[in-house]
Amino acid sequence: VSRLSAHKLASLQSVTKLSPNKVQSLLYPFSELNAYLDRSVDTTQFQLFHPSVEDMIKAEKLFCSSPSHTIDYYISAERMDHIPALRQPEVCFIGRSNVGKSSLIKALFSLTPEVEVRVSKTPGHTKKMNFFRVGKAFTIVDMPGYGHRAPKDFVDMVEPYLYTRKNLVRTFLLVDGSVGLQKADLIALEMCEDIKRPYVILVTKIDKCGQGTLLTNLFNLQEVVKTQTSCCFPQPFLVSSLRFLGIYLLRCFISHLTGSIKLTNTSQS
Ligand SMILES: Nc1nc2c(ncn2[C@@H]2O[C@H](COP(=O)(O)OP(=O)(O)OP(=O)(O)O)[C@@H](O)[C@H]2O)c(=O)[nH]1
Ligand SMILES: [Mg+2]
Repeated sequence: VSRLSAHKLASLQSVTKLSPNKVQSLLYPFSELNAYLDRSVDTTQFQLFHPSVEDMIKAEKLFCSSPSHTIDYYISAERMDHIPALRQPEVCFIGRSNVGKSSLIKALFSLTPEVEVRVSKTPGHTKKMNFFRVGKAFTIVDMPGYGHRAPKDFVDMVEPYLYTRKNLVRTFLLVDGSVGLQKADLIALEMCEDIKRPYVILVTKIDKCGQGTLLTNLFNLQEVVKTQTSCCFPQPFLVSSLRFLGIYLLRCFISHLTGSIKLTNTSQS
């Protein structure tokens, strides 16, 4: 998928011109996997947050910049005490180096290409905590990864942030869906459990492997979540920044978590 065609998928309006099947898998990526599953498999956990398209449209508006709702890069910080206190609810993205944190934030902000989010093939690219403001609604924080250069960076800046940041409403822990859970991911899960604040797992790069591999990795992950966690949201969110899968759903979930939209009654959460 070229950059241009990916950008064409940035908004729901452009998406709805596609075939219904394609729309379904872009908006609700789990539906594509669901088709492969036996009916006896309980999939409720995968669809706890299942908003309507109208709700996704509401959320999408928040990701569009306007004179009264500016979306911009705010600051970078190497240490917790370099970050000003903010009143807006905040969400942050953590995960191994190269798992796709910056790419995902870039995809979320694809409707405001003037907001520069830097991504790289080289692990360890993001070296500071980068704050992006979405009007007065919320702040999104891109973190350096662990695994490469870490734990030093991570222990010095990210952990204190996760423990003490007052306005942090949700942490998104990214795991690479094409390779499954790694040792470093399990350490991160444990850390999130120690912190005891709510977090959500995002499964990235779902375009990069076959459906069979993805399902195996996903069910393995679900087992770990079920047996070893208590602060983790039971629904993993599937995303591909490259193909825009799950981006609209994630925009809606972030808008919902930060209290920026009110879901219609038909949506569950
Ligand atoms: N196939 C595929 N590749 C992706 C996807 N998301 C990111 N990548 C690739 O993965 C590499 C790393 O992406 P980044 O977004 O910079 O990763 P990061 O987690 O921010 O990495 P650090 O900043 O080093 O911690 C880049 O080469 C991206 O193009 C995806 O959804 N699908
Ligand atoms: Mg990065």
